[in-house]
Amino acid sequence: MPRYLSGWLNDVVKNAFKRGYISKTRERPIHDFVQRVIEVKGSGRTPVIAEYKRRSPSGLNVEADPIAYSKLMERNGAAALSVITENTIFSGSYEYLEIIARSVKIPVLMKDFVVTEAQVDTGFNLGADMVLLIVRILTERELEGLIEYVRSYRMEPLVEVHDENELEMALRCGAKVIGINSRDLLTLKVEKEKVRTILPLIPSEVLKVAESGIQSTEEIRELKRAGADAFLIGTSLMKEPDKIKDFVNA
Ligand SMILES: O=P(O)(O)OC[C@@H](O)[C@@H](O)c1c[nH]c2ccccc12
Repeated sequence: MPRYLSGWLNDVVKNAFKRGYISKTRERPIHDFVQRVIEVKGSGRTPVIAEYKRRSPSGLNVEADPIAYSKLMERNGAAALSVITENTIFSGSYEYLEIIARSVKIPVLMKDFVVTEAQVDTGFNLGADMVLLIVRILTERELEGLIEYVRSYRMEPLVEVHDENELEMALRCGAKVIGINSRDLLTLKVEKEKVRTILPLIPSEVLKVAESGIQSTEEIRELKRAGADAFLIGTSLMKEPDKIKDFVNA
């Protein structure tokens, strides 16, 4: 059973346990995210993971065509796409993951509150190349097991942390791609300082993804200087998709 949770976090995790499993034959090859980041960096651009997110507990409420959004991001050099599949508070869906994965040839991250292997199976079947694993909602044994299970499909987990303790647990469990979420999932407060203090603690061989609250190229440049390799951006791109042109050249 995941760690003790409260409020909306507890609700979405309870819902995750009830999510049905979708058994379909995967239609696309695995796209390697780490390789893609190296490619994007090698071409002198900034690796941006553009997120398709329609609603969020922090107040986002945006309609956008998932295929048009994804193709615009890919066309303008996004390193990858992140698709929220949490279907209650975030109004995400597995259908979005399936149609977006079908529309692009860059890596796709399934962004959800993953607590069961059935969710990983579904992500693989629908075309995900990466699966988000949130340290905050998992015990160490669960995290270790899910990392191994995601890798058994040759997908790579993006292991998300918010503080030093969660970082230590992620490293003990062998995470190779770590997301630092500046937003505290319980309070929803964006604490940008957190990312800057945690980044230097992460070993150089781990790929570092700064997540949440990113709205400008200045912020991207600053996070780059602090050690971030890639940038996961949702709200500001959902509100102004054309910002991707600036962000990839930050
Ligand atoms: O919309 P923002 O502030 O750019 O944040 C994007 C992404 O980091 C955020 O949606 C997120 C980070 N970790 C999550 C876990 C579950 C759901 C959503 C998230």
